[in-house]
Amino acid sequence: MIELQDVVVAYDTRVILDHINLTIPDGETLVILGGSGSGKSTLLRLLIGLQRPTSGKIFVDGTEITSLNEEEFNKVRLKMGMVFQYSALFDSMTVGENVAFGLNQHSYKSKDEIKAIVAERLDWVGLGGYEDYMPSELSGGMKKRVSLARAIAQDAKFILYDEPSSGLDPITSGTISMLIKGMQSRLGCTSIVVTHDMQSAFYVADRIALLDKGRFIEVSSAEEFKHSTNKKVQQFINGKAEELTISARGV
Ligand SMILES: Nc1ncnc2c1ncn2[C@@H]1O[C@H](COP(=O)(O)OP(=O)(O)OP(=O)(O)O)[C@@H](O)[C@H]1O
Repeated sequence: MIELQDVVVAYDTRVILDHINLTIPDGETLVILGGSGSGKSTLLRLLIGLQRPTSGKIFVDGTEITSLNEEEFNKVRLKMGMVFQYSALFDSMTVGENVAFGLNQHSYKSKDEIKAIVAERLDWVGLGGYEDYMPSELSGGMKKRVSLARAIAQDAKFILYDEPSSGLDPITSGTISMLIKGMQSRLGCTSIVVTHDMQSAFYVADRIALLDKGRFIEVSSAEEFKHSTNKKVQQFINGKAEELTISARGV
């Protein structure tokens, strides 16, 4: 379970996340929506420890992570896989080396075991046999799939996706959405998906949360979200997100 308690992120007087409270139960796929600059990526960065909140607490599996040192946090990070917006593959490494990266760094598995895991994970994302390709030889959608294979290489319990369908055509986006859903049922993991893609959001989400002015103005099941009477939710669904202000107080 992930729990955010009264989390604030502020840059000087500019408040990006304004006393956020949220509980994400195990096994849930939560989609986070919000206008550009509303703090979605900031939220993901908090969860993987790339940033600390100005105040508030964050619990991952019962461990309060904001006060951990780097070494302690690395243990928590092993439970997390992140699929970055631009895939963030190492261009000088093969696909196989990219997927194996975390395993080589943090596990005590033999070379043969790692090779078998890499082959299996690539197979799961439909890229079986691509170990020796270089990232430059892959399409954007394939890179995203390699990034997903890397995120799940260590049996992550929590998978965080930062705009997994950005820059992809609708069909490839659909494939990525299917993979997100597939990983959830295969691994029973908890997924947090930041996206602007409403079709994908409704397809993958158990719950959807909408960030506006530094707060969640709606957190509800995908079905309830679709039929919400909140004007801003409907504006967002219908592509009129411009009325959602970019950030919170102090701007
Ligand atoms: N180091 C920083 N210093 C000052 N402001 C920052 C810093 N990092 C982020 N911000 C501000 O925080 C706000 C939230 O940024 P964030 O990247 O989380 O937004 P986002 O919702 O993911 O946006 P997008 O959908 O465009 O990716 C933005 O207004 C950004 O300018």
